[in-house]
Order: sequence, then C-alpha cells, then structure tokens
Amino acid sequence: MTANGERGAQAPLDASGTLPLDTSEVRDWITLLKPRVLSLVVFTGVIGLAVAPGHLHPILAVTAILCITIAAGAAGAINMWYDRDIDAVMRRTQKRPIPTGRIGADAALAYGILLAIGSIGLMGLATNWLAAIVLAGSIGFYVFIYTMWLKRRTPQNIVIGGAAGAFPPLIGWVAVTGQIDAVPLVLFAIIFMWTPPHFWALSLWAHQDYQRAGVPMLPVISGARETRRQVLIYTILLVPLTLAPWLMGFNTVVYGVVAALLGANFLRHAWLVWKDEQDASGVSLQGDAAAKKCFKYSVYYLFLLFAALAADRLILA
Ligand code: HEM
Ligand SMILES: CC(C)=CCC/C(C)=C/CC/C(C)=C/COP(=O)(O)OP(=O)(O)O
Repeated sequence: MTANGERGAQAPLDASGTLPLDTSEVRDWITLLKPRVLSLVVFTGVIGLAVAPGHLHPILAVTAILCITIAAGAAGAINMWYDRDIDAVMRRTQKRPIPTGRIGADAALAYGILLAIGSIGLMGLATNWLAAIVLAGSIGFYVFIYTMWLKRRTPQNIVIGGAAGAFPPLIGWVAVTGQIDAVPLVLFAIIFMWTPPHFWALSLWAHQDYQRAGVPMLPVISGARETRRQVLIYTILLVPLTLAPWLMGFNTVVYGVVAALLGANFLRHAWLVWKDEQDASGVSLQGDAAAKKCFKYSVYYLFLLFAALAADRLILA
C-alpha cells in the first residue's frame, strides 16, 4: 500500500507460489457494506423472523438473514458510491475505500448492484417473493429516496429516508409468513420513530462535517437548539409506541415494563440533550457530552428493546 492509500503494483507470490490474501483489501470490500451499522439492522431482522408465527426450515431462516445482511450491505456500498464526493470532504468518512482511491467507484457500484440482485433473487427462491419485493423496496428506499433524492435536499431527509432502516423486522416476518401483519408494521414504526433521535443526537457534534459537505442536516439548517428540541420530541413519541406490542397482546406485561424502563432512560438522555449547557444559538458548552451519551444509548436501546420483545414473546407469551 502506498502512502496515499493506493495499492502497489503487484502483491508478491508466497513460498507456495500463490498470491497471499491481502487482508486490507478484503477489509475494504467489507467496509463498503457498513458492517457496524449492519449489526443492528440485521439484529432487528433476526428478531422479526424469530417472533413471526409459523415455521421456516433453519437453513432457509439462515439464508433469509444472510439475504437481509447482503442486501443492506449492498445498499451501503451503492450509498458510498453515490456519496463519494461528500464522503471525501467529511472527516468521519474521508478514509473510506472510494475517497482514498483504494477501491474504484465503478467497481464499488458493480459490487453493490450484484449483491443487491443476488440477495433479492436468493430471498425469493429461499422464502417467498413478497419478502423479496419488500427487500428490494428497502434497498430502493435507501438508495433512491434517501441517498439520491432527500439527503442533499432537506433536513427531513432522515425522517422520511430513514424508513429504509426500519424494514428489516418486516422482511424477517414476511420471510416466514408470506404476509404483512400489524405487528411487524409496529416494529417498523418503532425503528422509524427511533431514527431521528439516533441520528440528530450524533449530528449535534458532527454538524461541521455536514456543513462543509453542503448536506442540509437539521443542525446546519435550523441550528443546534431546534435539533435538541426534535431529539426530545421524537423520543417522547417513540416511548409510548414501544408499548404497543404489549397493548396489542403480542407481548406480556414483562415486556411492557422493560420497554417502559428502557424508554424512561432514553427520555432522560434526550432531556439532558435538551438541557445541555449552551450558548445563545444552542451550541453545547460541554463538548456535546450529553448528545454523545444519548447517541450511544440509542444504539444499546434498540438492541435491548428488540431482545426483550423476542425473549418475552418466545418464553413468556
Ligand atoms: C437515515 C437514517 C440514519 C442515519 C443518517 C444514520 C447515521 C449514522 C451515523 C452517521 C453513525 C455513526 C458513524 C458510522 O458508523 O458511520 C451511525 C451509527 C450507527 N447506526 Fe445509524 N443512522 C441511521 C439509521 C440507522 C438505523 C435504521 C440503524 C439500525 C437499525 C442504525 C444503526 C446504527 C448503529 C448500530 C451505529 C453504531 C455503529 C458503531 O458502532 O460505530 N442507524 N448512524
Ligand atoms: C434491508 C435493507 C436494504 C436495509 C438498508 C437500510 C440501511 C443500510 C439503513 C441504515 C441507515 C444508515 C446507515 C443511514 C446513514 O446513511 P448516510 O449516507 O447518511 O451515512 P454516512 O454519512 O455514514 O454514509
């Protein structure tokens, strides 16, 4: 690898005469799939599949999860292809494989498209074509609606476009049942409502990156104070919604109590973001410590909430 991150001409052959595996190259191709974000996307998909009524052969269930993983990764790769210009400007993203030249833009696009087509086709063959259609819809939503249309146009980009990340539990459910029911739509709505506090908490300290790249995220357009207010509002809307699976009789009161406790803590974090010591324009005087904690908690929160929902449903309900 050269100093600017580009690959040298040829990797040397090892003693057996074969090309040694370049692990950094493999890592770059994995990076294109946004593996860290994938963890939660796939986890919520697994839960949707696990709590759905009916039976799917274990091999087909694993295949369905693999398809959700590959599809979400493919969407991430196409997102990185399209956003390569702004990724090169933002500090958080400028070391990604395309802006550094370690992977060519065309190769990344081809990779994303191939994985997307492969995952949709395999999902249809392994489970049912409704699951494949919803899977295709979620890739399309993330790529066309969020990445190519809304992200660079409106601060509401993540509210509408963020719905892409809410699809996985619905896809998992449909893979088992072949139909769309009220419960997976509630799970969809929970992630939909969770995304704004998740992202806007982060955007409070990452806004300079977005400003530099010309991306109209909420703090750039409406300021930090309004962003804090929106974090709190969406968290207030989210918490009662998480009680719906219990109120609908899908879960027991045990889930209801766990959801309320996890939600109370999320509300505490959102309240501290709102109350953070600020200057006149709402910029934190505490290095955005409250927003950083709120963002971190948002990730644990969704993991724990979905884990509680599945444990309660599979063991108690
Ligand atoms: C449009 C909606 C969303 C936006 C703009 C967004 C943005 C971000 C950003 C910028 C980060 C931090 C840095 C990074 O890892 O690249 C992040 C982290 C994360 N996001 Fe989101 N996110 C969104 C929706 C989601 C959804 C729907 C999920 C899963 C259900 C999710 C799961 C995660 C996880 C698990 C992390 C932590 C990754 C780590 O450990 O670093 N995000 N998100
Ligand atoms: C099943 C399926 C296809 C799901 C796909 C949905 C998906 C990958 C959701 C994650 C949402 C996300 C990471 C948005 C950030 O994009 P960004 O472009 O704002 O983030 P960046 O600045 O880090 O690139």
